[in-house]
Amino acid sequence: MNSYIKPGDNPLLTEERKKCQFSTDILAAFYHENAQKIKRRHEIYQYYLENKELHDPEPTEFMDRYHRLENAERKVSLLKKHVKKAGSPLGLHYTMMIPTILNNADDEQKAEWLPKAQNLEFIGTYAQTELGHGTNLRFLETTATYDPKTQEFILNSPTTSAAKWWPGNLGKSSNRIIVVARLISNGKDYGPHSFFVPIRDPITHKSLPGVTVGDIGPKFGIPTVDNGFLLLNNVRIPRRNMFMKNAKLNPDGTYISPKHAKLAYGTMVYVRAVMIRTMSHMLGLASTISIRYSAIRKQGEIEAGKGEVKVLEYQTQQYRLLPQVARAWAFEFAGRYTRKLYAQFLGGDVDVLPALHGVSSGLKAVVTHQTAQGIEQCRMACGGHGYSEASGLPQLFATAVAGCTYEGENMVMLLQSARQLVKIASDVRKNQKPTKQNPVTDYLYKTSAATKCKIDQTTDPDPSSVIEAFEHVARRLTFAAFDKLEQLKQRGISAENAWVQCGVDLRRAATAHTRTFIARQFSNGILEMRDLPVQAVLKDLLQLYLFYEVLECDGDLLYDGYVIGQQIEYSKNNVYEALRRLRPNAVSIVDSFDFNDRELNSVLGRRDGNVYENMLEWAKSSPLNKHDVMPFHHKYLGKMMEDARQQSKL
Ligand SMILES: CCCCCCCCCCC/C=C/C(=O)SCCNC(=O)CCNC(=O)[C@H](O)C(C)(C)COP(=O)(O)OP(=O)(O)OC[C@H]1O[C@@H](n2cnc3c(N)ncnc32)[C@H](O)[C@@H]1OP(=O)(O)O
Ligand SMILES: Cc1cc2nc3c(=O)[nH]c(=O)nc-3n(C[C@H](O)[C@H](O)[C@H](O)COP(=O)(O)OP(=O)(O)OC[C@H]3O[C@@H](n4cnc5c(N)ncnc54)[C@H](O)[C@@H]3O)c2cc1C
Repeated sequence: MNSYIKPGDNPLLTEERKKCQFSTDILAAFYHENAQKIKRRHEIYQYYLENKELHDPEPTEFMDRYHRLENAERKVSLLKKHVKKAGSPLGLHYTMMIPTILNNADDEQKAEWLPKAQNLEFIGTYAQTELGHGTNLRFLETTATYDPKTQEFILNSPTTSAAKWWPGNLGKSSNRIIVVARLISNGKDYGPHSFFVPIRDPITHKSLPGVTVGDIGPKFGIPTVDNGFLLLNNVRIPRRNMFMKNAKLNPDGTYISPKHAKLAYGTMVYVRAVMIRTMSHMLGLASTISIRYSAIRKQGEIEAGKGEVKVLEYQTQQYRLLPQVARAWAFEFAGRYTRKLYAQFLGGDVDVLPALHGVSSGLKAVVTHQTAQGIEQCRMACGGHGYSEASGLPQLFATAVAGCTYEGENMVMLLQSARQLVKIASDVRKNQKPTKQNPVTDYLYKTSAATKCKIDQTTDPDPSSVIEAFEHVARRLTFAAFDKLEQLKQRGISAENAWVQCGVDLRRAATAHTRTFIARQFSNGILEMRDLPVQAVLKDLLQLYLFYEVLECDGDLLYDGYVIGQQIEYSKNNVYEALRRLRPNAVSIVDSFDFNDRELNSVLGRRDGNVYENMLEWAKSSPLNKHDVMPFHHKYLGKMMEDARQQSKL
């Protein structure tokens, strides 16, 4: 039933795979949405294996940034020949440039820019954040002043803090970019708008007059991406280079407002909606690496004299790793929802934007945070080898944790989600009904279905009792934060200051609300699976997810007596029971994520499980090992020891 078994694999992994109680093909197709996608993934991987020019000449972990970027550019340029969609020097082109054209360009602009972007005739990025401002877009300093005489915008960075800072692929790769700047026309400031701006010559790739651009230097991770800075000095662009699907500017400089004030932020909403799946994949990668490794790593005896056991036999190891698998699945279902909502928005339903913004902001924050935490758990669960770059886990963590910051710093995003909750609490206190159905927030209008939680000692529990418990917590925290806000306002504190004083409570309410949403999506999502053995595995994962989350918020559940201590004990037992049931299938479940060795990029997580011999091979690639004696040895340490020996002879 496990189709990942091959001759020559580590027998410890084969032993695991032979225990599989379900079809990995069916589970893999469900994770990647259908069997056709799995087939295509396998074809692409096979193609990659056969085309050596696409391989790295040495492990990239040993390359400096210069050679990493060169290697990445080489592969990307080759990839255009091989497949349409390529890797990191084009990351922002695909995730932000093309979506902005689709989302913010009018038909004529789209006709001009989209085919060229898709054909990679130019490479672009999204330059919004500045040295001095990222979160607070209203205070961006870059200006685009309209000159009706020439029908051009004049772009300027008036101060050092106005320098664009951070945009991925801005430093060296991009030549046509989106600049977010304050639109000034006829002396009036209309706030941030997006402009299509050439920054490098299309032939020589030299920066254009008035443009100062470069790489911002090494970061916590993602060394292959050339995040950049940009200063603009009286750079002129035609009027039609302002994105005009929503807001417009006439040739005489009169401004036409968009249908919704925040339509200009559509690209950020898009990225937040799609990055949920990317996070699920990253957590899936880390789980695959750590669970496969835990199945071949033996350490310690459980019963003296019976031999060492795989570290995966320890309950503590299972408790660290299997919840990460469950969360990867939960995030996948949550991401399907936000992508569907975004498609509705892109199809012209502007009214869906507040709901989409509400759910995607909270989700982006919770999912990136838990993904980064989960990857770090996986890394630590691999012991010393998890600390080596050979595991792939340090770089994976460094990439994932950036998601807590980009596309809106997480705390700020949770506070955006809380805005929506507070509005609902205000409606409820005024006995107002929802104006429009919203399956994500409608529960806030209801009182608790049961005054006491229904979790009991059954080991095959109904998910609805847990979801109701999460709803209870989210409702209580939302109304508590709302009431506190109102009390502060009644004491004469301004609404804005009251908001700041309730920040931590608002964040907690938004987190609890998001937990409820994810749990419901996971619970509904698995109903689509008809194959009974696969359904059984997904139910075990759901049980683990739900009761692990109960233990994460046990204080909030106990706070008002909604659950009692005994129910927390039942919840623990349900976690342990889920771990026990999942254990025999653990390797097969992560196999079903269907990540190939190129994607895993990890000696510990290889499909064949032949870890130790490949660790040795990997270490031999270290440039330090090109020399038996380092050329500078006798200058420093050698000399120091020689001097010490000479001295001791005196
Ligand atoms: C192999 C290599 C792998 C590499 C992997 C790495 C890939 C890296 C890709 C990274 C790409 C990263 C890109 C970026 O980071 S781009 C920059 C992103 N920047 C941000 O996200 C900035 C965050 N700030 C904001 O979004 C806003 O400024 C903020 C929401 C914080 C506030 O905006 P504003 O001040 O204008 O609004 P208010 O708070 O006053 O709210 C007014 C009302 O508007 C509503 N609102 C706000 N934003 C939106 C929106 N986007 N859509 C809909 N509605 C929105 C808000 O809720 C208020 O509504 P109410 O008044 O009704 O409450
Ligand atoms: C790897 C990476 C890639 C990036 N790529 C791009 C890109 O392609 N294009 C681009 O334009 N930008 C990009 N960025 C920039 C990114 O979008 C910003 O860093 C991000 O939006 C956060 O803004 P900031 O850095 O100004 O943080 P700040 O807003 O200064 O945050 C600092 C602290 O202040 C807190 N804070 C700020 N405002 C509030 C508030 N109102 N209420 C409560 N707390 C608050 C935050 O929670 C945080 O703790 C990237 C960043 C990184 C790390």
